[in-house]
Amino acid sequence: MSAVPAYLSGLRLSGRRVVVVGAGRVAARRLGPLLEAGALITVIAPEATGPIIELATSDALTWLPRRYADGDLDGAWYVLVATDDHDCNKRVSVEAERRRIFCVRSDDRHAATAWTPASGTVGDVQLGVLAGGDHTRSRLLRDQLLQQLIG
Ligand SMILES: C[C@@]1(CC(=O)O)c2cc3[nH]c(cc4nc(cc5[nH]c(cc(n2)[C@H]1CCC(=O)O)[C@@](C)(CC(=O)O)[C@@H]5CCC(=O)O)C(CC(=O)O)=C4CCC(=O)O)c(CCC(=O)O)c3CC(=O)O
Ligand SMILES: NC(=O)C1=CN([C@@H]2O[C@H](COP(=O)(O)OP(=O)(O)OC[C@H]3O[C@@H](n4cnc5c(N)ncnc54)[C@H](O)[C@@H]3O)[C@@H](O)[C@H]2O)C=CC1
Repeated sequence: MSAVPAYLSGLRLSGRRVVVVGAGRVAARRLGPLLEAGALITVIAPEATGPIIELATSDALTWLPRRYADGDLDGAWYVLVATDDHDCNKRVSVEAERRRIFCVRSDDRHAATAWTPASGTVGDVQLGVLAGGDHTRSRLLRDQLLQQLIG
């Protein structure tokens, strides 16, 4: 896995714009914690899963039902790209890098400037585990740590 460790940080995204490109299974999994953090979310994707469409209908987020286009990262503090189109993922992460916006690139951990930890919450404690890009390991450790915290 990665030889250089990531720098752990807790992003306080309340009221800040976050752009999510792609609205499939991976994007859906990550939207919950972003919404809980109060981020102002714009989702861009021609097709979205049912739960994402419902969130858009209830104005919890904005869904732009189209492909990613230049300029879509305007005003974003954080970007998450999770499409099944490798070229699109690359375009988004290159644009984010140019604009110095941290970007989770879901199909290529080496090209990403941010990684999503395996996370959990116990009361007012938030737990996040990174394992150098090894999501299987971070998930397992998160589950074990949560068990210990719950007692
Ligand atoms: C680097 C990172 C960057 C990032 O995406 O943020 C990354 C990268 C990649 N994941 C891939 C695949 C899968 N990842 C999962 C699951 C999780 N992945 C998560 C985090 C991270 N994944 C970051 C590392 C953090 C760390 O250090 O541990 C978790 C912890 C957090 C979350 O997603 O919320 C979450 C568990 C959540 C939970 O259980 O709660 C599953 C299982 C599933 O989806 O059901 C699969 C499919 C099965 C398989 O392939 O094994 C691929 C190949 C994609 C391809 O084939 O194209 C890449 C690309 C690459 O490794 O280069
Ligand atoms: N990091 C992680 O945890 C994981 C990453 N992956 C990677 O993430 C990718 C996405 O996985 P899923 O969510 O399961 O895919 P999915 O097929 O459920 O969803 C893909 C989404 O991308 C959208 N899309 C396609 N082209 C687009 C474009 N040009 N502009 C904007 N949106 C576009 C589609 O409309 C759809 O909403 C996979 O191809 C894989 O490479 C997969 C599993 C876990």
